[in-house]
Amino acid sequence: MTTTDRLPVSDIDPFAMDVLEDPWATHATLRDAAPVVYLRRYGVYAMARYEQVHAALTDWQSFQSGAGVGLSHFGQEKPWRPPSLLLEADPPRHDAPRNVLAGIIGPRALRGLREQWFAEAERLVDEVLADSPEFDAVDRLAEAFPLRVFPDAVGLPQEGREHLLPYGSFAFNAFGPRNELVTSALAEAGEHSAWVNEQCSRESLSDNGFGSRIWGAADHYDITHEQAPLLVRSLLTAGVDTTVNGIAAVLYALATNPDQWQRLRETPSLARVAFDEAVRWQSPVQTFFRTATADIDLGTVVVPKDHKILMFLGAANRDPRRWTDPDRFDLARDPSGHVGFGMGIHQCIGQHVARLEAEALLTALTARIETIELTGPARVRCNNTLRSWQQVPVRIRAA
Ligand code: HEM
Ligand SMILES: C=Cc1ccc(C(=O)O)cc1
Repeated sequence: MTTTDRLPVSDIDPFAMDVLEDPWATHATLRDAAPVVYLRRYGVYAMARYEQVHAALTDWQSFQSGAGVGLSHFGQEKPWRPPSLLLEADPPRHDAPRNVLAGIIGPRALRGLREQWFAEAERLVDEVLADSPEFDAVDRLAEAFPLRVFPDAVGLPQEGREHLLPYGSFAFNAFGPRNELVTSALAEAGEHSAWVNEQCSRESLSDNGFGSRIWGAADHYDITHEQAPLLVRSLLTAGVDTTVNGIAAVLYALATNPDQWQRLRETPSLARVAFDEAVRWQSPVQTFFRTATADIDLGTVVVPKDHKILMFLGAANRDPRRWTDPDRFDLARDPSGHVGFGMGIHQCIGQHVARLEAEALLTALTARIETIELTGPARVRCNNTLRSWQQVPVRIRAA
């Protein structure tokens, strides 16, 4: 780390495979270096402390999303796909799409799904219990459950759903630099993208799902018919890989902290706290960028207009300046205020969907399983943005 006129400069590459595999030490180095560190390799300004990340997330006027929330600046490079009307838009363009989705996937809108998703979770756990007591929790639970309930809730046809995970994985890699994670997936990205775009059309979507309700909002002039498919695309991009890895994170957390698993079994109503504590502890979405709308004076540093700021959500969620014993997964903690779902006007609109999925699965598991423990090393799947789990091998004992 060198300091040029008080701006610490670092040659750290946060998108290097070894850092993506195990980011925590690099996060600590960045937090301890300064409130803002210049990453020379990418020419971006990094924030890893909770205070600065929270401030940037809640100041959309200075830290815009409209130039893209990845490394690429949409004013300088053509985006790989038409920008999202939520994630990659600022007010006022952001407002109507946000309000429409809030009405369709917000907590009240999900009440009708609770019973069905709880029953589906019980069915899935009974199937898993009927097989071997040793299995990969990513394959049998973290991927299986969201893929059982979410595509149906959106109203997707059965055919082609295998495109969803690789599409999301590519989209999340594409927020980072054009490294091997992007180039190695380019060949089939077009096919996944074509299928996803096809599902966003009105005729692809079954009645009364999230997708058809988005088209219904266009019929009521809450958004335009041109915007409707892009809102459906937002659900398909953000709605699968995130919950898969959020659920993988909470299963990994519980399988490696048996005392916390027992605490959850004694008090199953802690399921939502357990999920949010896992989202804080692992941060399935590790980073996002913003772009300076003007020179931003941060006291020690001025971020020049049009420069990118890299916000380390995962580092902020483990900042000892904000959290007590931050590296510990602890159900006694109140994880409120974590930035794992972001904060401010872009805070995750799908967080209630994610929480309901996790609550349904954890409730089914705590009722049916006495113990769950790791039987071998868990394996991470490197991704430029996601903390993604390849494998979490577990052994369970039925209750
Ligand atoms: C564990 C699961 C999830 C995590 C960790 C997560 C994380 C995030 C984060 C960090 C943001 C803020 C992005 C920013 O500030 O630039 C966000 C926004 C968003 N999320 Fe989620 N998400 C999850 C699940 C979902 C689901 C299930 C959906 C859809 C059903 C979804 C849809 C969205 C959308 C549309 C936005 C953009 C909101 C806006 O810009 O106004 N997410 N999510
Ligand atoms: C949190 C990730 C995320 C990814 C894509 C979109 C979108 O395409 O709108 C939104 C959120």
